[in-house]
Amino acid sequence: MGMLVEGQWQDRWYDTTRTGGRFERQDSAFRNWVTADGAPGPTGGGGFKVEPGRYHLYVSLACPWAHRTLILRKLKKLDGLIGLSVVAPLMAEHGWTFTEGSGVVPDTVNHARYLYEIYVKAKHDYSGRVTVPVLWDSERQTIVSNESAEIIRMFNGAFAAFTDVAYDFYPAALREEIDATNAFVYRAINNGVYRAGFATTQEAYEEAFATLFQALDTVEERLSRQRYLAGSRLTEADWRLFTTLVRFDAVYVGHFKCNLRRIADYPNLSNYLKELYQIPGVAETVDITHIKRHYYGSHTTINPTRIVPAGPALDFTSPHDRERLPAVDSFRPSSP
Ligand SMILES: N[C@@H](CCC(=O)N[C@@H](CS)C(=O)NCC(=O)O)C(=O)O
Repeated sequence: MGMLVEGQWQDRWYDTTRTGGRFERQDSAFRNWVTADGAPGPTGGGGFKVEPGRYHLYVSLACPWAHRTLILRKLKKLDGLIGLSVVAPLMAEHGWTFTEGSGVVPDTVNHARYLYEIYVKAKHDYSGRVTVPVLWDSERQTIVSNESAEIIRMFNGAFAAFTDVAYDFYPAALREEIDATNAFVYRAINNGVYRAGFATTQEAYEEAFATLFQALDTVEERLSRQRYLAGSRLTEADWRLFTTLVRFDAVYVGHFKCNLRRIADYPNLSNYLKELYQIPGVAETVDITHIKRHYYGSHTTINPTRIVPAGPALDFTSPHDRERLPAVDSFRPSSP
């Protein structure tokens, strides 16, 4: 675990001394957008036009933020247009690596051993954390974006000319609702589990813990009345919640001490999780082995023995009861 300081790799853990034991996530540094015509997106510079084979995605199967991008790439059928590399689950003294192992897909574009080499290639004096996901532009030899929330929007919208999946996960009519939901889910749940797990004071942990379970209770109640987070239509807000839910009972309950309740104890959340998991293409983006090995093996300040728990038994494939709630514009993956 470490970071780059003016292009040099340094092995160090998150510093929470200046924030009263609170974990604060750093803002992403590369914020450009791939667009249909290469015009600039909402942030960053232009010149990143959609072209098949031009862009490459670096992910960790363990990481919930990277997982969003993997799901959108899969559901929008962009696999053939955007290449993929998968880092090894363990994030240790060199950060993310491409060390061979089951599920690892080597870097065939930059031939890197360590993910930080890609950041240095994009910006020789880069300072900051080296995170996944990364969207790489092979033509300009730089990072387009390392912000998952924006990469999923690009995957949803910019590649329309090259995919037959027209389904819109960010429809104009629901944007306000989706944005509000995302903001709430991000703070209290997606990042909330990290704020609980990486807290270094009792107070910071308890604060994150209380916010997290209050939010899960709120979402549980919402999902008792409606099929999806933004109403009766599946949207990006659901995928953003999904990647935290699918990791919750396997790692956040134990490793991050988010143990008031498991997702399995919430009838609506657990059935909703199963529905999303069972959408064709999704299960193949979920790798519980990478997930468990990454968290329990990489955060040695939390788990010094690096022992990965053998349980719990998880079953996301059993029948769910979500069909009792109405759905509109159901997402159906088109034939391959
Ligand atoms: N804002 C980023 C956050 C990504 C992120 O924090 N990824 C984690 C893995 S789950 C990471 O790579 N951390 C490495 C580090 O902090 O050094 C996004 O959503 O894309």
